[in-house]
Amino acid sequence: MDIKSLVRDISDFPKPGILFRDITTLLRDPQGLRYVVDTMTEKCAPLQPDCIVGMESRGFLFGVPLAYQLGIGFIPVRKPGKLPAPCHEIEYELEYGSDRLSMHQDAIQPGARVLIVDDLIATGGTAVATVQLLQLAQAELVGFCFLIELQNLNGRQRLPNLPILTLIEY
Ligand SMILES: Nc1ncnc2c1ncn2[C@@H]1O[C@H](COP(=O)(O)O)[C@@H](O)[C@H]1O
Ligand SMILES: O=P(O)(O)OP(=O)(O)O
Repeated sequence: MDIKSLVRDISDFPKPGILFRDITTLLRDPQGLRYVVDTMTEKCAPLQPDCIVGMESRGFLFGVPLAYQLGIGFIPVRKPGKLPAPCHEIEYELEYGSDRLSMHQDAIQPGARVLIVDDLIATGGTAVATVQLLQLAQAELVGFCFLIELQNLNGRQRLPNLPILTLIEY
């Protein structure tokens, strides 16, 4: 299935010079959505994660259905001030700015096998910050799954030497 054609390109959003890859057009397509979740499930199942960690907010859109399909739990990584219990927190950089990410300190059992899921990897800053959160939680990272990879930004080179599963590349 040509899922790339379901992603809409928006120039100069959210800042001049950024080509935004809009996944809302894929999410609203029933066949496209099913294909993406089923393909992620097939690709990720062999990694045998105990849980999925997804980043706010578009990481939730794929992380939760993938966790459901795999029969495992989902843990949200959120922007600061959103999670109610004590959190680990890490500063990170985006393709278009910087921010902080947080995760509940008690969300993951030490040694749990964790798969990181997000909609897109650009510079890799968000994923690197999430890796650092998982290190604070003493989790065992088993790999990454991104719907989209922006290859020219070399984000994967900043990640640890683990499986990096992607469905669409630009
Ligand atoms: N060009 C982009 N289109 C849509 N979303 C993007 C884009 N660049 C970054 N994002 C969002 O930011 C993070 C990944 O950025 P990193 O630079 O890899 O930290 C991801 O959650 C995207 O939703
Ligand atoms: O749009 P979101 O919430 O996925 O955030 P970001 O652009 O920081 O990935």
